[in-house]
Amino acid sequence: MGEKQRKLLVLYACQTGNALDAAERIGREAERRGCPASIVSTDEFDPVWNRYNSSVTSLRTDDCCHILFIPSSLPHEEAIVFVVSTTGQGDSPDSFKEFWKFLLQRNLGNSWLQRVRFAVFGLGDSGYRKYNFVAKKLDKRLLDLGATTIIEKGLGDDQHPSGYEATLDPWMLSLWGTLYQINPKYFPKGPDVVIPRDELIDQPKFRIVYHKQETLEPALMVESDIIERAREMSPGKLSKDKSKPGCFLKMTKNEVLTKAGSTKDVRHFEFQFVSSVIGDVVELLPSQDSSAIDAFIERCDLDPESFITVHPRETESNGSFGEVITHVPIKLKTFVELTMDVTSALPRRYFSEVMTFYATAEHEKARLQYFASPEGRDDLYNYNQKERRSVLEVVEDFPSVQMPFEWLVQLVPALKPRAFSISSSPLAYPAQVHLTVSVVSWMTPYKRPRKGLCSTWLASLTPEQGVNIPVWFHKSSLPAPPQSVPLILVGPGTGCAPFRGFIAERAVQAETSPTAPVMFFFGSRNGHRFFIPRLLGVPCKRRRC
Ligand SMILES: Cc1cc2nc3c(=O)[nH]c(=O)nc-3n(C[C@H](O)[C@H](O)[C@H](O)COP(=O)(O)O)c2cc1C
Repeated sequence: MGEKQRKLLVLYACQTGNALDAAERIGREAERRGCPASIVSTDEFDPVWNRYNSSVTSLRTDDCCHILFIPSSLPHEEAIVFVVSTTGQGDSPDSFKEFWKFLLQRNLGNSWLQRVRFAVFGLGDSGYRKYNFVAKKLDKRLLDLGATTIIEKGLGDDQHPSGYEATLDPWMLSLWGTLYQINPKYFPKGPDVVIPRDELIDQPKFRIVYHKQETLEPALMVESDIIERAREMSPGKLSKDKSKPGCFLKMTKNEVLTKAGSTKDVRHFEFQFVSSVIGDVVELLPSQDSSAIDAFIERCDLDPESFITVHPRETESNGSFGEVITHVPIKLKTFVELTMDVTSALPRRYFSEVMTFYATAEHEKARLQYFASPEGRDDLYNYNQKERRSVLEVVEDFPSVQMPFEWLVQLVPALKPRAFSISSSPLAYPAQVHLTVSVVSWMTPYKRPRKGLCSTWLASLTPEQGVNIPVWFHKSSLPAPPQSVPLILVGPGTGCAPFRGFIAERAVQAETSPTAPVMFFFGSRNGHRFFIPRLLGVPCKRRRC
């Protein structure tokens, strides 16, 4: 009997979606060459997965179960491609933090990954001092743990005219060639024999089931249930704990902090109730402009009132899609509104590749084919990424394209919650959350005005509207300091937001007991006299340096 077919594991960690896109592309290109691939986020890759495996020996004594602990499945993988981005100032994406902590454990030893071959592809921006820092340190740590490189790490750079794809394309070709040399079983027909794209187009990963309407309506009343249902069905790689909102906030104040005529628009928002801790982070699911949603639904010829469920399409090797999560139907329009970012996220390169297949007008097909070709890569990057074209704008630019909803569900980026540091103290403002938010707006290279989805939406709300805003809370990495510890706070503009909470908390504590002093150094591009006292909401001495 011959050796079994080789598989590839693609582990990715991303903050804003590029690494996921690159990981999916690597997985797709491997599968087009006949090598099955699993694409898994590092926070979904359970390093102790064997703990619950029934084949693992377990010793039962009375009512307690001792499980043989096998520390990680990593050492049992033969070939892993890591795709990781760098964020902040050389920081890991959130989804990488636990995984990295695990890898850093001293007791793992330098032969722990001796059977593993790996390749790292990093996404970064050479304009940052710590360029591709996460990919570099991961590469080094894997070597320290005894793993062997398949090929030298690839470093994608936002500064390149075609973005990270300029490096990814040649890097992948080298990866397939080297894997084939290591073991031809990765690509039984050779690394250059690819399934034509058109043959893959009739195989979206999802199928949509349409349900009869009348029996379903009453079941869809509770807002949090609707959100949970929609997000659980979304293929957008949302972690499970992000499905049901932690709670809803109601806005009680929307105040402009910046001077009239200022180039910036910074807002102070107050919301009613939650319990939270100072310095915590709140993630907030924005609403999309409803006229844009209507335009998208009409443009794509969808029935907004139909009731749907979304299911992974059954295939021979769809282990990576996971099982059907829910069968409870939801209105199509609600599903689009809550899960598909059609107004602010950028469609990826694969979106144009699939569009090429469905274009019926010759000139549109030719343009899309050019975009999909290596020669058109820079122009696609300019059209898409640099000009920040939304999904709605792209489908409107190619009116002959009629993509099936299954493909739209798969390819439209997921609507993600946006994270903000809480700028209030629960002691000073019980049952409230305050946010200090800069309303994001900028010009593209071709002078098209763009706006941040969430901050623009928040700025447009008034307390009278009584909108329920779904939110999730997270502990911050900034611990609440004990009141005996002196504080020196340094921060620019809205980066000071969490400090506002610390200062207000200290002010309340000082009313009843002695507290250590607080010094706050801030930077503000203009109008600090106006901005900072209003931001802080507590009296402070100002001194200019
Ligand atoms: C807020 C922010 C901070 C960043 N910090 C770094 C950095 O320190 N080093 C770096 O090489 N790239 C940095 N980048 C660039 C990203 O790594 C790059 O845009 C990447 O493609 C993002 O991938 P992701 O969408 O998978 O997170 C940063 C990008 C943003 C938006």
